[in-house]
Amino acid sequence: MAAEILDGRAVSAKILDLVTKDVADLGRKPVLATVLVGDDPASRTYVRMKAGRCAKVGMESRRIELPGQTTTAELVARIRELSDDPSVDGILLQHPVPHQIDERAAFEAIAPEKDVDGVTRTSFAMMAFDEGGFASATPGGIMALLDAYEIPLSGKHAVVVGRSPILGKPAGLLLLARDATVTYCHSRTTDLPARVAEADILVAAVGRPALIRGNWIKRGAVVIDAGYADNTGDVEYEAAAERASFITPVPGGVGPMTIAVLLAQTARAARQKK
Ligand SMILES: Nc1nc(=O)c2c([nH]1)NC[C@@H]1CN(c3ccc(C(=O)N[C@@H](CCC(=O)O)C(=O)O)cc3)C=[N+]21
Repeated sequence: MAAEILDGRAVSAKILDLVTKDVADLGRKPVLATVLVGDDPASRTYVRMKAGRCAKVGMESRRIELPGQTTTAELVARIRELSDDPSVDGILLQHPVPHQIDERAAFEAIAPEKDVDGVTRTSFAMMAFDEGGFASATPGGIMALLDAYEIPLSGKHAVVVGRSPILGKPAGLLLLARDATVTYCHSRTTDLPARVAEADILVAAVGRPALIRGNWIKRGAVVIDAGYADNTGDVEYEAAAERASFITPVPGGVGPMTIAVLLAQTARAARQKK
């Protein structure tokens, strides 16, 4: 039995077609400001990809690049300027930021109505209380991908490996909101293989290539791999695909969905501002 592929490239392309129409209807170009601190090559690549995808759907991206030695105060001030700038619709601060910066403080400088990447505590709380708001981009992309394949979630045991504030933790809450029974695993979890083996739906969100072995996966499970370290997933793909019913490839799975959600939410921010 080989798993069916959850094709994030195809699903994201459909979403971006709809976004392109939305943008055309709006009659002006939404503006997404991307903020990159330091010169990590992988982060630079992701920001460049996001900017490229903006152009494709008729949006403008404004790339702000700050030196690696930037202080929290300087970054917060720059993000506040963008929050106050009426020509900016959405703001993305690329994670991670250099260690001297208080990333949470920097995220909180994003005006909630421009938080199209869903990283502020306002967005988190709205998500947790089912009040709409902007989803954290990667968890939002995961849910959109599950829904595109009409994968049932209610009553299923979802196991989320990873508890970071913009990925694992919100992913679990979104699954909970859809009536999944959710288990979080993390660095202090004992017997990770046993927890993974209980998953009907597995979300891997750690950033450690091949941490999750294929033979841990329950037969018929749905495997969502949100790992992207070195462009490699957290799940040992080939072996997992032999047991899973559905699986996301890396690349071509969660990554493109993340960008699609970011741009869809930027279009929505622009529409709501009008
Ligand atoms: N504030 C913030 N929000 C983010 O959403 C965010 C972030 N920081 N920091 C970094 C991670 C990573 N991330 C990816 C997005 C797209 C791909 C993606 O599309 N990857 C392609 C392959 C990339 C390639 O071809 O080089 C794919 O999976 O098919 C990957 C990773 C967003 N992130």
